[in-house]
Amino acid sequence: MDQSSLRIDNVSMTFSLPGGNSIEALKDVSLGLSAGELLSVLGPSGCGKTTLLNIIAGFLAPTAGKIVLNSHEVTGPDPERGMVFQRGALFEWMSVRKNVGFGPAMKGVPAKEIRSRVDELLEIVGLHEFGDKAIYELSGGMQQRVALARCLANDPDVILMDEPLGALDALTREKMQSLILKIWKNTGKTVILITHSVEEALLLGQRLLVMAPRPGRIHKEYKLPFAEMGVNTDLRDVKKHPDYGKKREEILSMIWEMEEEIMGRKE
Ligand SMILES: Nc1ncnc2c1ncn2[C@@H]1O[C@H](COP(=O)(O)OP(=O)(O)OP(=O)(O)O)[C@@H](O)[C@H]1O
Repeated sequence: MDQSSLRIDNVSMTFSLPGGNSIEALKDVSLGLSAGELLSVLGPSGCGKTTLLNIIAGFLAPTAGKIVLNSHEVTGPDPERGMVFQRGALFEWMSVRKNVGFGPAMKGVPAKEIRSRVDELLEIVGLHEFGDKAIYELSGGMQQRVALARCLANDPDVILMDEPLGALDALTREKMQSLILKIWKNTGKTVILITHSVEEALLLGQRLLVMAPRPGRIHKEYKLPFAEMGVNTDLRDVKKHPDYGKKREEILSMIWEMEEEIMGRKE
């Protein structure tokens, strides 16, 4: 594996609960990602997706194992790992420009340099005419474009996304999926994206991880061609690929079975 790789090394996370009980949110999760890979993560509620992302982000320390990025161990948050949340992580009262330029401004990058970087990023995410608007004036889709641009402004090695499109309507979501693919291809960033949508995980995962709960673990991994296809092709056409439908059914049944088990309807 190359230098700029991400390694999840036997990571376990046990949460202690009041009353002496505990939850194994993750058990012995191991995975390696090369620079520039795009990974989507799916799984029933409670299988540890967000916990895993938070550990990679450095917001949580695992109870066992470690995360290694570019040959050093992750011990806390760092701009080398950027996060895009479902919503609510922007500064509502600030302009789009101020939000996107926030990271570089904190680092003391000169104003002129920030301005040109922000212009470039707003162009990439299709918001060049909205730089002076306040966040609360924008639609949900536009706000997620700002969140993406703000993350890119820090030039992270790894972009972590927790259900970034979960709050958007279907059409906006589809446009954003295309945008994420373009950004991934053009920037060469490593991207990890959590989603509850099987379709989205198929389209936005060069590699797709299905996780299982109790304890949270990797259940199955797929290597898929659809993300590469979607960079230059309409996503609706990608969905017509016969393999796409097959994989969709397979994964839906897999997750359905896990959920049945969780609900105790299956022996
Ligand atoms: N801070 C915490 N304290 C106690 N238990 C926690 C904590 N955070 C997560 N858990 C538990 O760990 C397990 C995994 O949670 P996590 O949020 O990572 O799952 P998820 O797959 O992201 O779920 P969802 O799809 O519903 O967002 C769940 O059983 C959850 O209740």
